[in-house]
Order: sequence, then structure tokens, then C-alpha cells
Amino acid sequence: MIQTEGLSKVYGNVHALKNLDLEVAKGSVFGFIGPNGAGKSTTMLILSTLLEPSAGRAFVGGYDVLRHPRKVRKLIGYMPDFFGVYDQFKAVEYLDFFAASYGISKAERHALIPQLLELVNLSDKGDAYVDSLSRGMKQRLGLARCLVHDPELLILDEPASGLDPRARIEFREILKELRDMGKTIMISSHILPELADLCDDMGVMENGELVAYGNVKSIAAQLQTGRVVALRVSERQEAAANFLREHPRVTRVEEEGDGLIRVGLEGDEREQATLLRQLVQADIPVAQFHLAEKNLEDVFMEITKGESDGSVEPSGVE
Ligand SMILES: Nc1ncnc2c1ncn2[C@@H]1O[C@H](COP(=O)(O)OP(=O)(O)OP(=O)(O)O)[C@@H](O)[C@H]1O
Repeated sequence: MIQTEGLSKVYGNVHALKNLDLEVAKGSVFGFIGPNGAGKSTTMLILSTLLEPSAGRAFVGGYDVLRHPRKVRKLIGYMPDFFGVYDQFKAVEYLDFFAASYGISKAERHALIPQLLELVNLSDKGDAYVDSLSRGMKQRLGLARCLVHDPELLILDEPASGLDPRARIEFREILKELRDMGKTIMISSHILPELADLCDDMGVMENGELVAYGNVKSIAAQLQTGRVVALRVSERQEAAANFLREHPRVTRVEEEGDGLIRVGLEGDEREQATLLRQLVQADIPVAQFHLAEKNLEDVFMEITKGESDGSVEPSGVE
């Protein structure tokens, strides 16, 4: 459904996108992950025909976005990360306005709009003014707006950002419904776990480059270095955490309560054994110590360690 070949974008002296080769299969849900500034929005804008690439090519449904932008626009529903709010409209008027701009007849709109409102759980809000809606409702209305022309592909730029956990879940449920309807969905986020159970494949961007690509398991496998060790101390958790934070090979320390600590560690098995010995020598009462399976957050932190702008919040809290 989506294909890019050596896609690049330069803004002045910022190389926002570097030689991106990407493929998204028809009917799949593709999660586009990366910290702020990684190049996700730039890619989505190019695919949506709203921005010209500096080099490379992009195809949607087999159509070149530069050569056949109208054909591409028919195929896609694009939801930007910030969209203008038409506060003076009621929800139905808002959708009617966009449906009319797609040339949908009045009679068809009459039938379509209640269906769209139902799909996004806003049936009882049709007569509400847009500015009276909660952020989650506005996001869902924005999604309905993308659907007026029944596109095959949805390109959603950080649709869950700024939503509370409940609103996120509700939004995700609607996306699952759309997936079951056969839509292809490309969705970006800087929160990896948020997309995990929704996506078939994922691409992780950093500094304009795709640093990992595939399903979650294969993304984990692409990481050659680093391990995660889970340990439990019977007491002195604070001292243990401080010791680990100062350890030169430890990349991350996460205290999980109850004496449990997850530790990101550079190196191999030998390094792991050394760490255990050092903990014991430091009088830390280690009750358990084992190699842990990497969870999504570990994977994300490893892949995108480095030059993010510090605004990565993979814990799901924005
Ligand atoms: N119009 C622009 N002019 C100049 N630089 C830009 C412009 N748009 C984006 N950039 C830069 O391009 C890089 C990629 O930005 P982009 O918005 O694509 O990233 P992103 O992954 O979508 O991040 P975010 O989640 O913050 O939107 C960043 O360094 C950004 O500052």
C-alpha cells in the first residue's frame, strides 16, 4: 500500500529524512515510532502529498505521490498532529463541510454522517459544538473527518498524543474496528507500548533514519548489544539502585517496587556475572538475579538512545 525508495527531505540545513526505504502492506497496521523530531511527520506529510521530498520516491496504492497526487488523495485519510478546530461548527456540520468538499452529494451525506458518528462513538454529540467536546472526542471527530471519502489508507500522526489513558484506549478500539474493516493504517507515536498490540509491523525512526523495522520480535532481534537483567534485593533497594546508576556499564535502572529492579546492561554474559559479583561485594543482599526478556520499553529505549531531544515518554504518560 505504501512504498518509499530513498526518500529524503532537507529543510535548510536540517536533514529531516535520510534515504528512507519503507513498505507497508495493504490491510496491515504499521506503527511509526520515534522521538520528537525523528522525521515521522515529514514522512507522513510526503505520503499525504502535502510536502515534496527533496529526493527519492514515494508510492501510495502504486501511485507516485508527486505524479498522481489526486489519485493518492482519494486513497488516503490523513490526520495531522495538530488540526484546525472549527469551533463554530456543530459536529454534524463539521463533517458535512468536509464531506461536501469531497464532492459527496447532500443525500449521501445525510446517510453517511450518522454512520461516521456512530463509528467514532459520537452519535449523541452530533448537535454539540466542536469547542464543547473533550480532547478525546475532538480527536475522534478528527478521525471521522478522515473517513468521509472512505479511504483505503489512514495516515494518523500522533493521534493519541495529549489524550488521557481512557481516551487512548477508546481511540485504539476504534482503530481496531477500522483495521477489521480492512483499512490499512499508518500511525505514529513516540510511545512504543501504545502501539504494540495494535500493529502488525513497526518502523523505528531516529534522526531521519529507520533504525529498526519489522514486527516487535524481529525488532528486538535486530538489537545485538545490551541485555536486561532483573534482580530482586531483600533489603537496601535504595542503595542497590544508587550503586547500579553509578555503574559504568549500566545504561538504565528501573525500580519496580518490592525490591525488584530492572537493569539495562552493556555487554555479554561475562559482564552480567561481573555485575552480580560487584553487587554482592558492595553488601547488597541480592535474592534473585536473572536475564530478563526485553520488553517493548527496553527495546525502544535501546533503539532510540542517543540523540533524542529528551521528550521521549515511553511510559505512556504525556
Ligand atoms: N518546516 C520545517 N522547517 C524546518 N525544519 C523542519 C520543518 N519541519 C520539520 N523540521 C525538522 O525536521 C526534523 C524532523 O521533524 P518531524 O516533524 O518530521 O519529526 P517527527 O518525528 O514527526 O517529530 P514530532 O513528533 O515532534 O512531530 C526535525 O529536526 C524538525 O525540527
